Amino acid sequence: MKTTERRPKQRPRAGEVRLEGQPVSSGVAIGYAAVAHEPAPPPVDMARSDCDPAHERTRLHDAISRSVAQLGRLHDRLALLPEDGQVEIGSLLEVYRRMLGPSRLRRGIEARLEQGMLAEAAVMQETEALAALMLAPPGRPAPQGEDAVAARRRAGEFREIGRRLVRNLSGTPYRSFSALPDGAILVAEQLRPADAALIDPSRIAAVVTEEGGSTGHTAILLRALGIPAVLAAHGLLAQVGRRTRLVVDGATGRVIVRPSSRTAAAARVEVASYARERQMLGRLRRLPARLSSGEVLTLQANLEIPAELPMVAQSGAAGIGLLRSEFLFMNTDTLPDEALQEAIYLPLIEAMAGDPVTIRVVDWGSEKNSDALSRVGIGNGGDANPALAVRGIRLLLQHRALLETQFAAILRAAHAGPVRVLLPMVSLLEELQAARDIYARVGRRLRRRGVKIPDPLPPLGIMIETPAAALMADVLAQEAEFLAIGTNDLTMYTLAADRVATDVAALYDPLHPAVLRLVRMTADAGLRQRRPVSVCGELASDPLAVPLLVGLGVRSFSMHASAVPRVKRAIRAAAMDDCRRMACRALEATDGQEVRAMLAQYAHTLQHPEDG
Ligand SMILES: C=C(OP(=O)(O)O)C(=O)O
Repeated sequence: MKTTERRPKQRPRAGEVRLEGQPVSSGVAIGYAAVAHEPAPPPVDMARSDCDPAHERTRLHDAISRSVAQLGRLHDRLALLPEDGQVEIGSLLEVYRRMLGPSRLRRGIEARLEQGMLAEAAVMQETEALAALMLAPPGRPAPQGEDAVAARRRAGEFREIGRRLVRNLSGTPYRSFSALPDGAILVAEQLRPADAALIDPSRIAAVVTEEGGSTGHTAILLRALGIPAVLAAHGLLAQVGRRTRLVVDGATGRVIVRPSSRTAAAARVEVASYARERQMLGRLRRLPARLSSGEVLTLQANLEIPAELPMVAQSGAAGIGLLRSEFLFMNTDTLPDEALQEAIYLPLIEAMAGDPVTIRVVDWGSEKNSDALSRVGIGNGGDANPALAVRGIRLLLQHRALLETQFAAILRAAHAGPVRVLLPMVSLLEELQAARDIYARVGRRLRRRGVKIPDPLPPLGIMIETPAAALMADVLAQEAEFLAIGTNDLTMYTLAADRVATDVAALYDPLHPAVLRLVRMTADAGLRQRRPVSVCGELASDPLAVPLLVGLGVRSFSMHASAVPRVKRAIRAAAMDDCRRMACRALEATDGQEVRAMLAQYAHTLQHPEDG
């Protein structure tokens, strides 16, 4: 948590005030504010260059030891966190611990000490320089899309470890949350991930901060802890004093300061209904994804990073429908070799205990970029239209060693449980054929070497994410063993609207009948060729859309683990006849709005057996 020393000395105004922040973790809470302050470290003389390097080195090493011990104590607390919080904070602590070890950061700080700098100044300058390097790598375009999010997170990690070292160098204490009253709403200027890990979710009703964003570690951790939270509620601290009453809605980002009695009463109703909803979603975990008319569907989880695995187990998902293997190439300067990849796939497959794991070989290009791949000259090469350039399977077929390594690692791990292998961005039959040949060759090579791999090889399928692939799905399905519809990219390519560009966001509509017609064609092709068809784009996590996709012929869905219970609830209330009727109407609709209105109307009529 950052110091609140610069807080404006305004007196909180009387009367209800409504603020908007970033919704980070859903849930409604009503309670009294507990404003968390923290003493600021003393100012640092950044200009000094006459310090004794040996003395400053000793101070630095002491501060590092203290930081390592603090992180160790935090690590000991992990067992008290829910499972997904344990994973999030555990991997973050590991990042911090590595930074404090023989790292580039440490070498950089020590080099600055040799120039006579004060240890605090050396730490601040070096962590800031590394953060800036993450955000704007020299000689390369600034990171975009998911890379920009990862870069911001990494920059935040450097700054955070810098703040910890400076605090320990100056002996400035931290603030603990143990003294906060039960049921308080924690209010702070900013909350560090390590602070968030100290929060006891059974005692803190909600968290609101002035700064922060929805994609950082703190946000992820608050979600994992299940604490309603709103970050970046600007103007909050000027409004809130000791024991100011607040209503926080973590789903909308709304914060109401000093709610009127009417607002407070409405909030209490929402708090109670939210608690009921959570209970109901928890119960759904063990129930089958069965339509009210009896047909059973498959709901699986998408996995971006292995740390999400416990969430998959908690969600009740029947396996992993899409493992995006891009994480292997992120935040690293070196390409992951066969052994490293195998070591990562193996525990994932084992953890699924017999449920299938679909591993998509790396989908680089478009808005995604990787340091490790750029280093060996593989990237999108600054194309004017990277989404239409060399990406996905095109890139892998140009750099076959990459594909061979990944196939071999997957095949080596495949003895641990059912696996499927997925090719990204296929638009031509010959791409599938070329990849299949390589797959078979890698299999033969491993067998010759005596490596135990499944016989026959695990199914090899393709993503349907270009209009060409959807239109040719009947041809592709003769050779692909399964089809996975990526509605994110399929929408982008069908409507010619970039999925990450805000100025065409209004055109990007996965419920547009043009996209739905391609989904229907793909589902029909799968049915004719007896190939399983799933949807693994974001549309699969929309409870409103899934009954429509069922009507279009899809029987398997893969989504973020947190969406599984809500989608299951929607499925259990829907009947196949209604799904089919909606599909017919949607295919005849003129735009996505018409489809959405129809789905909303249908959702209104549904009776949910679990809501009791
Ligand atoms: C699942 C998909 O792939 P990506 O990882 O590009 O979102 C998709 O495009 O829907």
